[in-house]
Amino acid sequence: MKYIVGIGGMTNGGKTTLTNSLLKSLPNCCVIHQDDFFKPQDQIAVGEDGFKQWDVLESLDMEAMLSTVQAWMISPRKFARAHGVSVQLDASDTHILILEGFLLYSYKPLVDLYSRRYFLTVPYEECKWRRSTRRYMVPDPPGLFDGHVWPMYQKYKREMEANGVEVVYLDGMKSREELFHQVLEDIQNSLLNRS
Ligand SMILES: Nc1ncnc2c1ncn2[C@@H]1O[C@H](COP(=O)(O)OP(=O)(O)O)[C@@H](O)[C@H]1O
Ligand SMILES: NC(=O)c1ccc[n+]([C@@H]2O[C@H](COP(=O)(O)O)[C@@H](O)[C@H]2O)c1
Ligand SMILES: [Mg+2]
Repeated sequence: MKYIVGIGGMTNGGKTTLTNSLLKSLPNCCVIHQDDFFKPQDQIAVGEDGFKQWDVLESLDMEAMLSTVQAWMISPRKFARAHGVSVQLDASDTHILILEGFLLYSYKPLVDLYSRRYFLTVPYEECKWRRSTRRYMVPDPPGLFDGHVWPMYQKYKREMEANGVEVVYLDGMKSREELFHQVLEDIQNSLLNRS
């Protein structure tokens, strides 16, 4: 069985932290990070607001991300070997792929491939504070959060909801441990229901 999990939601919601914990506990589990598909800086548009538009779908090479997902779908075993993931040779033959990123549910060709879509959120103040402590490859210029990051987050979330994309909302204010156990248990239950 092939099972694709989305760990999506807002920037600094805790997606990468949760994903890294899940990876260690789920068997035959590979990961694809959406952040690895940002286009080079010189291809990022500058908006009328003067900010580089990092937080729009066009800043990501989603075709390349989709191809990577398709490579896993064709042969999860080969994909796992190529990415240094040890494959257990048990009878269940379940293969799990985690997609992790801030715009997972806004790209049409991917949206129906998920078995389960999680969406992490924290309140605005917490998100802004966590973001101020982060150092990205390209540092945030002053005003980027309120001028670009937050409005784009709201826009894509509104569109996702208007399109009826079903997600499981997760409260990113819970502790790392609580979130990990909640999602691990939910994935395990969902896998049992399918087998
Ligand atoms: N459950 C949590 N509670 C408090 N802080 C968290 C939690 N999960 C992650 N963090 C912290 O928040 C920041 C963003 O986490 P990260 O996993 O990188 O988020 P994302 O990938 O969604 O941007 C990091 O400093 C991380 O240590
Ligand atoms: N990885 C990069 O090259 C890069 C560059 C500039 C901004 N970012 C930021 O990364 C964020 C997405 O990553 P997180 O969800 O982990 O915060 C976006 O909000 C974007 O503004 C990433
Ligand atoms: Mg991250």
